[in-house]
Amino acid sequence: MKASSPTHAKAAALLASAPSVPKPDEHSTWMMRHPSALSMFDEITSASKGKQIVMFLDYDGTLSPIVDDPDRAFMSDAMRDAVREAARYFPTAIVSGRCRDKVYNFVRLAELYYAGSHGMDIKVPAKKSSFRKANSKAVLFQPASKFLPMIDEVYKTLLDATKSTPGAKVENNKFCLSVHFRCVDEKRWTFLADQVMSVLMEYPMLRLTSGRKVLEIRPIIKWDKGKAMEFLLESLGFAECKDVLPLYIGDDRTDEDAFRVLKNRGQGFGILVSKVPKETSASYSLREPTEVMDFLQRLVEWKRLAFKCDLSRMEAAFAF
Ligand SMILES: O=P(O)(O)OC[C@H]1O[C@H](O[C@H]2O[C@H](CO)[C@@H](O)[C@H](O)[C@H]2O)[C@H](O)[C@@H](O)[C@@H]1O
Repeated sequence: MKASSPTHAKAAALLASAPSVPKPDEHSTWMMRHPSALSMFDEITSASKGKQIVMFLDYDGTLSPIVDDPDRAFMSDAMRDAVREAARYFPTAIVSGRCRDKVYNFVRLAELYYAGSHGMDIKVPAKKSSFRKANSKAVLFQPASKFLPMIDEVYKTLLDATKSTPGAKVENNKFCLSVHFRCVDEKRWTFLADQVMSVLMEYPMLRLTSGRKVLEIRPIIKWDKGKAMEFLLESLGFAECKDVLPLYIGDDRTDEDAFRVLKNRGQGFGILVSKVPKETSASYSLREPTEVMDFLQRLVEWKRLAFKCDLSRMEAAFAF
């Protein structure tokens, strides 16, 4: 592929995802527009008065730190405890680009709801948590199932096409694929993206996007993490509900679809996990997964306290 070809230019644009180092004033201006969810904790909890908080959590870069090997992106036990506790008080869903089984194997909490493959593989078990009605049916929603044979074929082709690039890794996420270049020499990034794009030229029903040092291949259907979040809210019985406050925490471009939905609905808050300023539709920010853990722990403490206060008020009322 020639360096001046249109696909080459597109490859370069896709790879230009790394934000440049911000100037100090740029960072503070950004923080004013997207303040820390920890420092705005009281505002967030006041907005939830009389409402059920529903928690949506991305996995990589949100619950687990970014690491070189995608197969070793484990979450800490402390983070697992924080998510488990949060799920006792708030319906909690994991919304990930990963294949649903794989993200479940990392999280290992059966009481949560899972949406894998960027929301294209949603499973809501029959009645797993106290938040669902006793007679709720299990829901399995896979809007891209007809693409499975195509995705498998492209997976094999990409394995072959990228094997000459040291460090490249192709991950099969069932309804979508990831081509990782975190461990590829930067000089070879454009060549790798060109290779991926040449494969995709044969598949107009698939599209290419980029995330954190990863190229993502997925069906062109109009479905994303935002739609998955809305679908989950509906399945959990919160459709058209005014007394619900969805909180979505994520770090990547694909999470922006969910942030945008919340912004347009004027309901709930998007929280972007990032240390550097990024264009985002999220309301708030957190710097890294450890801050996500702090935020979840504070929410649980706040809810426990509120619960205790309600209980003492009821006891006091009965005493008379
Ligand atoms: O929606 P997510 O749960 O955030 O999934 C997005 C992609 O995450 C994974 O890749 C990212 O994390 C890896 C492990 O830390 C890292 O090596 C890689 O560079 C990141 O892009 C996952 O492996 C991908 O399949 C997901 O699409």
